[in-house]
Amino acid sequence: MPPAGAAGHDAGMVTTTPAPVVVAPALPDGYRTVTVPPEREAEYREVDGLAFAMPSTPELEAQLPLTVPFERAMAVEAPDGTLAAVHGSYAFRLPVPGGSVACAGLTWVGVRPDHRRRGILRSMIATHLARSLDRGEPVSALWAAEPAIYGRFGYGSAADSATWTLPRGAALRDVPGSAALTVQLRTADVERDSAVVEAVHAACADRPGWMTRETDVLRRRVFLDPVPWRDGAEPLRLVTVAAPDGEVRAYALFARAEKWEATGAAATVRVRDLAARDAAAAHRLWSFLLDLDLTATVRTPGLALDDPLAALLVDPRGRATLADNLWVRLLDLPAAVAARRWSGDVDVVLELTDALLPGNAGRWRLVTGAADADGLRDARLERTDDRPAVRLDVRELGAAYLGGRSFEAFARAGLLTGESSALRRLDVAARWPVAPVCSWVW
Ligand SMILES: CC(=O)SCCNC(=O)CCNC(=O)[C@H](O)C(C)(C)COP(=O)(O)OP(=O)(O)OC[C@H]1O[C@@H](n2cnc3c(N)ncnc32)[C@H](O)[C@@H]1OP(=O)(O)O
Repeated sequence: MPPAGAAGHDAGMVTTTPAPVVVAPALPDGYRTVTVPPEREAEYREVDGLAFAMPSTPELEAQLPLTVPFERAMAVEAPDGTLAAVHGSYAFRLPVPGGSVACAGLTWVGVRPDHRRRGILRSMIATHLARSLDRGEPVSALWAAEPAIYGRFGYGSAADSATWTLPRGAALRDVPGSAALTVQLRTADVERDSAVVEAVHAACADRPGWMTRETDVLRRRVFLDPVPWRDGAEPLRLVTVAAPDGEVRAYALFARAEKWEATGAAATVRVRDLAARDAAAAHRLWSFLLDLDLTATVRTPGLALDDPLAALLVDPRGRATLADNLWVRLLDLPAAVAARRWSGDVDVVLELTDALLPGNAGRWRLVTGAADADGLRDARLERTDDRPAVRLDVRELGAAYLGGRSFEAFARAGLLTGESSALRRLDVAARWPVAPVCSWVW
């Protein structure tokens, strides 16, 4: 493991305290943390295959590139020299309220079933946090395979998403301009279509959490469509929505799963990935997807709770399933606070706990600066001995970081304590009008 917290963070990030040192638990006797050179790719993949019970054939493996860069791939070696566990991360920029921050996107976490529950994950998390800090990444984020795993490591559930299951023909409220847009359907082709898809997707990154796919391998993964993954559906299709001048304003990658019942055709439209740059394009896109011949049901991917679809549906009742979306872990607190904008004026002393990064624990003053023309402010976090008005764990601070959680709600749930006026001001400052979401699972 490299030295924890030795280096500072990105140029331009201002901090008044050294980066914190991670509490790193010992691995079981004989186990050791190792980097993963390209020669060990097959072993690395094998561990994740065993941990996730992934179907695997040589043909499938050949189609699935390793998405984690080797310099960010880590493993734990068992005493016999085989790999017992792996993890890795992506170098993302995480959109946050009014800006973005360098973020280590934790992924590929897997401990072989014959080595589990002896503290290897706990050790890998310490490695990940230390390496992230060392690279100057003030924040880490992840998708949790199971929601019960990561809270203990200071990750907070920062966003939810809604997956909609809609009947064909579900009515939408009107949006002016929708009818003037044109729709084009084709079989998805990564070489031809990736650039237009990513351009529309990236144009929507003014939403906190909306991670863009910044490497070629991640952009290609969105289009991956091996036959064993299709589960009875057609090949991946792409629908684009274009303005009269030809500019693509929205897209969806989807596939229909054919089904016939006694009453007739009843295929399901499974939407994998989509983005829309404006309301008219979103309306046109959904109007198309909701009215495909021979289909009965449309299933969306996880959408932001305030996605335009939720507002446009005439009858949304009982049709959405909620799930946790991004989990966020703050590592370098002053840098994380400085990286986002704040919606109101606050000057509050926080008393923080952080079991894995005890250097983060203690009293901090969160204070905002002057408002700009939009009423938005910068903020800074500085050490203080003053009496705290709010006591909380880094998990709740991470959960609220993207502007989609309420400190007062956490207090009502007994997850933190604070004076009600301080909580109110903190909430006004931290909340953001656009709900956070990450649109794809990495
Ligand atoms: C970001 C991602 O990549 S998410 C992917 C996570 N990976 C998977 O789900 C694949 C299948 N599962 C596994 O590989 C492993 O069982 C892991 C990674 C979940 C856990 O690894 P282990 O080495 O067994 O965990 P470890 O022994 O370090 O446990 C650490 C703590 O987490 C808890 N824990 C571990 N797994 C789970 C779980 N699935 N649910 C709830 N708690 C868990 C342990 O009880 C322990 O708690 P404690 O420290 O409070 O006593």
